Amino acid sequence: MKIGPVRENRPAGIVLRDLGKHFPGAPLPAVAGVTIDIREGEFVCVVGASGCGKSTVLRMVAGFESATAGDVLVDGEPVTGPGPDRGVVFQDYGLFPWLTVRENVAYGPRQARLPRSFVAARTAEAVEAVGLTRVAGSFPHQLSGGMQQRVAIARVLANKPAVLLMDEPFGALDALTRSDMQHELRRIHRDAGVTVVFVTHSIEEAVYLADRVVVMAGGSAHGNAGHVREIVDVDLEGDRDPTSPEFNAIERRIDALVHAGNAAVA
Ligand SMILES: Nc1ncnc2c1ncn2[C@@H]1O[C@H](COP(=O)(O)OP(=O)(O)OP(=O)(O)O)[C@@H](O)[C@H]1O
Repeated sequence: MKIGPVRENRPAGIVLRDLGKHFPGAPLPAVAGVTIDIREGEFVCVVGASGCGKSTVLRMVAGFESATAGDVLVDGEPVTGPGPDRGVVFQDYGLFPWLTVRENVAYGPRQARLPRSFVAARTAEAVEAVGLTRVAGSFPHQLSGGMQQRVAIARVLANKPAVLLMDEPFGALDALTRSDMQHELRRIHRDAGVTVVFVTHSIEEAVYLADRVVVMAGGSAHGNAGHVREIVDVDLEGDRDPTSPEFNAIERRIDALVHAGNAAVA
């Protein structure tokens, strides 16, 4: 189902320019000097050891944290707070337990005071996009973890975001469900016309999903601010096979970058 007049979303570019965050009272900035230019419609994963500032960067793009240095621009506009152009999905699904799947997904469009017929159409489209039409009348507790995470994604898609920000969204899922969700997310990214920034601890997940992988390093455990160590292009054609030598070569390269320098502080 396509919705003519209200289908206004298009993917946005994201510019991080010398971005930094120094939490009050902390001896060091959590992150510093983060410069990344993300293209419209690109899928970028962010990896790195615990504490290097991945979530902090994502939260600054979401507008949940303000930057203490540098800028975040989304579609050329400085981010000054959260907004409906940026949908955020966390590991915990954050669904309203007293609402059905359909009502959870309709929540955003209703808040935006769209006409009823648009709310219904957007909701149906988003529910269909994540393959939950059959269970649209169910409540979250009646669904598996993977299905609940689909609802969380549909809820964000119903707002027609230009950017999808995901922080370890599949971290709590079992391995099989996780790989199903990765596959689905690649399809959703292709179909929905969004730019995706996805934080993960799994290098395999990053190589499976991303056009580029941002490798972060540092953090207070290392006596410095979290920063970008390198940005790696994932130049794999077509369907990605995690068992292929090309896939493994990129995985090994990123793994080496993630772990480089850590031995010195162990
Ligand atoms: N609200 C906050 N107040 C103070 N310090 C914070 C706050 N949020 C994060 N930090 C600190 O900032 C640093 C980076 O944290 P962040 O959660 O961004 O790292 P991360 O790479 O996402 O870690 P993980 O992989 O463990 O989730 C850490 O030292 C953390 O303690």
